[in-house]
Amino acid sequence: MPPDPVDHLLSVHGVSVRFGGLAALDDVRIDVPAGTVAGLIGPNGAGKTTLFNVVSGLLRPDSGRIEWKGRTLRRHRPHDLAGLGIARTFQGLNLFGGLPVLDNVMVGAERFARGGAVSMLTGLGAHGRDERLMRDRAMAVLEEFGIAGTARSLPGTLPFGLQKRVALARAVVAEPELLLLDEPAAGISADDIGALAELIGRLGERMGVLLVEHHVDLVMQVCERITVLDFGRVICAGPPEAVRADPGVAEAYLGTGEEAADDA
Ligand SMILES: Nc1ncnc2c1ncn2[C@@H]1O[C@H](COP(=O)(O)OP(=O)(O)OP(=O)(O)O)[C@@H](O)[C@H]1O
Repeated sequence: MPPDPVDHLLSVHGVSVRFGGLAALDDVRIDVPAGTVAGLIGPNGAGKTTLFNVVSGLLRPDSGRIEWKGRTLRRHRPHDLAGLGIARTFQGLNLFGGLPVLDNVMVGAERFARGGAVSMLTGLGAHGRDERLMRDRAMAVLEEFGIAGTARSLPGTLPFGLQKRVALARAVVAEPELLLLDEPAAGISADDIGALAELIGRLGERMGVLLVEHHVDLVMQVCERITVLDFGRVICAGPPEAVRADPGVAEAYLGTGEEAADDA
């Protein structure tokens, strides 16, 4: 039975993207229901980043459409995401090197600023109240993420794993309805993967998460449903057990020398 689209926060319907003669995405369908962690995996060049860029409004699909809470998004741009209730992290961390961790996270909390950007910039009106509110929100998330002790540090002075946590905190502080996570495990030590899995699982209880990740073991652990891309096409979609058992998935990974799905 086809899924009821209204049950889904995000639905990617038949999206295709071509770069010249190359089909980076070919008729891709993915749904992310509220309160679930959905995974998107695939070997290098499979189209994962392209799909994220289409969902984020960085790239227009040649065909197909993106639906957000039952409504088609038309010509949305990355700066529209926060207003829609969508946050994303980037493979590059995009942190402000000259600002302490707390201020970096406060940037993500801007939507709690009732006086708006003008008030923040001019120091007039609701500025003081807004800043306190944003600071409290940011501090609460740093505490939840176990990194409150880094609040006054500059990001560049922290180990990479902690910097990734700061970037995640900045995405989460506005309490988005959907979190797009682009390779959160990249560069993280094996010891920290368990803690990251636990954190993503916890976030998935209060927001939808779409997780793009090379670390198949992490994806298998935290995702309720996984979509596998290969050469721009969905080759498998289902719960982790089904993906693990699918011979086409193992074959796609074995062909690239990457981590095979049955390693997980
Ligand atoms: N701007 C672009 N111009 C031309 N080709 C592109 C462009 N962006 C991506 N591609 C190609 O589209 C295909 C899909 O790339 P994409 O980056 O989406 O894959 P990916 O699954 O994210 O790969 P990785 O895991 O290595 O990040 C690749 O063949 C890539 O070379």
